[in-house]
Formats: sequence, C-alpha cells, structure tokens
Amino acid sequence: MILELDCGNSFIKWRVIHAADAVIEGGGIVDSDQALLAEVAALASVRLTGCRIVSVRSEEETDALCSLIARAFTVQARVAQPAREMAGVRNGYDDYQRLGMDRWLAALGAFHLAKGACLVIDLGTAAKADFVAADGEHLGGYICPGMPLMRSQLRTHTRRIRYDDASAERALTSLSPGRSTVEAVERGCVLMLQGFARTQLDQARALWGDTFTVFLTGGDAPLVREAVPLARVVPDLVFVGLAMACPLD
Ligand SMILES: Nc1ncnc2c1ncn2[C@@H]1O[C@H](COP(=O)(O)OP(=O)(O)OP(=O)(O)O)[C@@H](O)[C@H]1O
Ligand SMILES: CC(C)(CO)[C@@H](O)C(=O)NCCC(=O)O
Ligand SMILES: [K+]
Repeated sequence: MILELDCGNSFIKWRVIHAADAVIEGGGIVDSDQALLAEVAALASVRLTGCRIVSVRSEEETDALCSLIARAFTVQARVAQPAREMAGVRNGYDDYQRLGMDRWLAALGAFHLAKGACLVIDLGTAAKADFVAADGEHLGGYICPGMPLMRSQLRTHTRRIRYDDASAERALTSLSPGRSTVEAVERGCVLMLQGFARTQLDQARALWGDTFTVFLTGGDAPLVREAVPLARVVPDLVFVGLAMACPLD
C-alpha cells in the first residue's frame, strides 16, 4: 500500500491506497506530523510499500517529515519536484521552480481529467486559481488570502472582532446581511471567496468561451459551490497530480 501526503500550510491531508488498483484504504486531515504518524499507524493491516509527498512547506520541514516516515514505516518517501513540463502541461511561471507544488499538481490533475482547457480553483489557507489552455500551456494564476487568513487578519487587527469557532459555524447557515459581528465577518468573507471564484470564471469565459472545465478543490470548496454551479468538485485533485508526478511500482 502507498501513503500519499499533501502538506499544506495549515494541514496535512493523507490517504493510503492499494498499489495495484488505487482503491482508497483510509485517509484524513491532521494538523501535525505526530498526529499523522498516529493516524496512519492506527490504520489496521497497513503494510506500506511506498510513499509520495507534495509539500509547500520549507525543505527542512519536508525533510523532517520524510525522516519520521522512514523511521516509523520503513519506506523512503518520494517528494514531488518542480518541472518545466509534465504530462502535456507547460509550467507558465517565468521561474518554474517558484510555482507552488500544490498548484502545479492540481493543474496536472485537472488537465488530465479535462483533456482540454481548464480552470482550477483551490480554496485552502490561501485561495488559488490556475489556468491551463487546451494545448497544455499553463497561463499562470492568482493567489489570495483564503477563509482562515481573512478571518484571522480581521481578528488580529481589530479590537472588537472576537468570536469562537462554534458561533462561526452557526453564522454560515445563511448569507444574508449579518446582524452580529460573527455573522457580518463570516458571511462577508464567504462572499469575498465567492467573488474570487466568479471573477476567475469570468476570466476563463473571456479566454475560452464555453469550452473549458472548472475544478473546485481545497477544504473550503463547499463554501463557493453554489456560486460556481458548473464546477466539478474534486477534493483529491492534488493527489491525482501527485500520482502522475511520482509514479511508484
Ligand atoms: N476536516 C477538516 N479539517 C480541517 N479543515 C477543514 C476540514 N474541512 C474543511 N476544512 C477547511 O478547509 C480549510 C483548509 O483547507 P486546506 O486543507 O485545503 O488548506 P491547506 O492545504 O492547509 O492550505 P493551502 O493549500 O493554502 O496551503 C480551512 O479553512 C478549514 O476550515
Ligand atoms: C500559494 C501557496 C501558499 C498555497 O498553498 C503555495 O502554492 C505556495 O507556497 N506557492 C509558492 C508561491 C507561488 O505559487 O507563486
Ligand atoms: K493544499
């Protein structure tokens, strides 16, 4: 079985798949390396034969995680590396090594699934959009603060915005104008996220008319789902690209 890891800025998404047929044996989201080891170890009957990782963390942090995995499961992790071109997609950055690996792999996965022009909207700690043309040219993209960053900036830089996570969740049962601080902030930030997604869609239409596929991924994808009804929601899009960039046998 193969352990797959997507190390974002706030969370690590993991899953274990069968090497032969990619059937998913288990998975989860954790907020630390130690929690990851505990959850993977707790998965009964797991004998890992390989591990592949995509990370947007520092090289030191990623190396440390690889060492932990090597010690705990005796497998050598393969870490996805930047490329100028892969699987028919050409990296659009002036310096291809600077493009976030999560964005690059999501773009590879999306182009593979769409087999044509596509827009990827990935809503995590940061909100990202990437454009890949029908000929595989990655045109570039956008990075904005995601929901967690918008929220924490408001909390950090104002004196009177204070609320707990439970009331934040309750506030999102509707998007009508807020009648309390928590409603005003939470709904306002969701509308920002939806506005981001709609603007990307407008750009894609201007470029490609109606012939493109929109993919929605990342932990906060559900918050904009209704704003982008055409989108294919693919929570594991980065893993699709990871398998392409790091084949194991
Ligand atoms: N089960 C979950 N665990 C943690 N976060 C979740 C979960 N479900 C939804 N979320 C939301 O997903 C968001 C984080 O998304 P994601 O995990 O894609 O971020 P990330 O990969 O750490 O960030 P980035 O991709 O920008 O580096 C948070 O705002 C959180 O509220
Ligand atoms: C934008 C983030 C932080 C999102 O996870 C990541 O893709 C990253 O660190 N990218 C490097 C900067 C860039 O993509 O231009
Ligand atoms: K991510």
